[in-house]
Amino acid sequence: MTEARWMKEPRAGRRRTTARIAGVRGCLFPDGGAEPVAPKSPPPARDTFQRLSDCRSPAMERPVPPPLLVSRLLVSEQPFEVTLTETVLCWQPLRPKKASSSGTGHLSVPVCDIVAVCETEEDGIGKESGRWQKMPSFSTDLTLHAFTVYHVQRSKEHHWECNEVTFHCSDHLLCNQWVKALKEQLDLQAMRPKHLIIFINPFGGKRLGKQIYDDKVAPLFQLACITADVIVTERANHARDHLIEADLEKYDGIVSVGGDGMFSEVMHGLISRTQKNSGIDENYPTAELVPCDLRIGIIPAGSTDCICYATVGTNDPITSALHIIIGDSQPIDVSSVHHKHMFLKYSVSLLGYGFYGDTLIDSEKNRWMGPSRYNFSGFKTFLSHHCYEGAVSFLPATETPGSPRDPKPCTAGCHICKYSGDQLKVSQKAMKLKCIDEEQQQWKVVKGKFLAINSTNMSCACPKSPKGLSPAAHLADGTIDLILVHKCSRLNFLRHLIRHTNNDDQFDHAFVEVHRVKEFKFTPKYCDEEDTDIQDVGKNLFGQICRDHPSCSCAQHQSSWNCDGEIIKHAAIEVRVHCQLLKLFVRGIEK
Ligand SMILES: CCCCCCCCCCCCC/C=C/[C@@H](O)[C@H](CO)NC(=O)CCCCCCCCCCCCCCC
Ligand SMILES: Nc1ncnc2c1ncn2[C@@H]1O[C@H](COP(=O)(O)OP(=O)(O)OP(=O)(O)O)[C@@H](O)[C@H]1O
Ligand SMILES: [Ca+2]
Repeated sequence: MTEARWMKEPRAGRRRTTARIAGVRGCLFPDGGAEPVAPKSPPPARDTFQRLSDCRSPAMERPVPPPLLVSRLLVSEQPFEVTLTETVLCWQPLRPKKASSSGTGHLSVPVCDIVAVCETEEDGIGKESGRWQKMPSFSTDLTLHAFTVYHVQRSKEHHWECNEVTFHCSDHLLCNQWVKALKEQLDLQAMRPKHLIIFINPFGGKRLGKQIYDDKVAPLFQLACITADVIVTERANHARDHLIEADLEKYDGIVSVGGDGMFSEVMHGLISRTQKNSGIDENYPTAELVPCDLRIGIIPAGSTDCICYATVGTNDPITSALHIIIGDSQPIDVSSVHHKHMFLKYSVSLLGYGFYGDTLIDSEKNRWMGPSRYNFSGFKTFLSHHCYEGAVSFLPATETPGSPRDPKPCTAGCHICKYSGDQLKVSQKAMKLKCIDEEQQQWKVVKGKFLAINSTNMSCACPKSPKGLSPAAHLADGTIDLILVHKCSRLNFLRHLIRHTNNDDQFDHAFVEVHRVKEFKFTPKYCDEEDTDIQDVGKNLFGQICRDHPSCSCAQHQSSWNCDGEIIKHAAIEVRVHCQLLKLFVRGIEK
């Protein structure tokens, strides 16, 4: 028996999957009581590769675990049979013809996608503001009890939203039982962070970092009961310096609100701190670096946001906040950059000499222009058409499956990253036992005049280049893609650049070569007077260094390296990739 009741619509804000929610006396199974909740021991913490298989719809291949709780509750004015198992919450209409307005007969949310559960006290008048609506009820009791489940909802192109669905019943005990059971399941999600340290760069990108955090991220963290120590940076390297000294034991993760440069600061602080704690000397180029325990989350608020885009598939702050909340974890490779046995920087996305180095140098003079400084400087650099002579020596990644020309990109749960990452670690240990000569034989050298030398640890996808500089690069396979763009005409270089923005193969040009490598070195033909030993190396590589080479149209000056958006002063560098040194609160690009 249903009677008409009036109730206010919920406040606008987070999206409701089921817009209007009705109250109903809880009908319990099998005889009016809820199904028993069996006590469970917490599952061990699992990484992305294991967790992804748990997060799929229950209709997929995994066997359905036994229910923890089953009740008849009302959702969107319709009675549903609601079932909770260890892995999924689902609600099935008891009157299929009047199923949800979307026409879906069976709705479900994996437990790993649930953000929060809250008891929603609503009486006949309604606590929340909004317009009045007529609603039915099976009960004459004016006090209704409801609980709301907030969960991840996938929307367009890798975007995630936080949706909510409210379940009503008039039995307070039943409501409590559901809230308790759901919260117990959330507590078992061992990878979720509880306490974070958050750094906000107020000057990155369009200077919206603080606003983005306050308006979009903080309310979600609050909903998910995540507490945070928030530091709005006051100067460059504030975050890095803080991380090197601070007590990090109490945190479950670090969040960078800003762009690639801000992430780079946070990453440097964390990696250096980890090496310092382990007594590792970062200046030693072949040191086996110790992987970092804490995960880093990125809330994109920069100009390029390449690291976020290439690991999530979009640069949306809400999506990134949700990945942090549900505790995603994805390892990533990190390259270390040295100059003459002196540590310079780490890189996770692009190390670019020539075109991207010159663009960055020019763009730093125009920071006031915001993100459009890159287009302006990129255009100027394109017109200048400088090329640089030098030698690139590299160690090909022969043990790793996959090549930079693969048609398939790295995606969430990537098997190449999972397996080749493990194999690579083993083979790296074995390599150390081989004699140096044998190792030296594998090195290859390419000499020439280059418009750009790009080394990518990941695809480097970003809004300007949705597939990235190296579309098939892997996040965690322990390799880098080395892209050499030889001197060519402006028109050909433009053709190559345009291919960064569409689906055409940017490596399918005679003047472009690409290699998957583990290490590389660059020696410029012309170097600073102070780099006398580099000049010696140069003499070996190029013969007698000639400062007035008559046939060379290249200017005899150097470019700089663009290291994840930061400038490296030295041109002569040695780069080595460290497989899976860092972990991010992401899962890679979902298929
Ligand atoms: C005709 C259109 C060609 C468009 C080509 C677009 C290619 C864009 C590729 C972007 C790759 C970004 C890799 C990530 C680098 C980050 O670690 C770093 C820090 O955030 N960002 C940059 O260095 C920022 C680098 C931004 C570089 C922008 C370059 C824009 C070039 C414009 C050339 C126009 C020529 C037009 C001639 C008529
Ligand atoms: N309070 C601050 N004042 C000045 N500079 C800062 C401050 N906090 C951080 N920085 C520096 O600002 C630089 C750029 O920041 P960020 O990466 O956030 O923005 P962006 O350069 O616009 O974006 P992208 O790197 O994505 O292109 C970083 O190198 C960082 O070290
Ligand atoms: Ca890689």
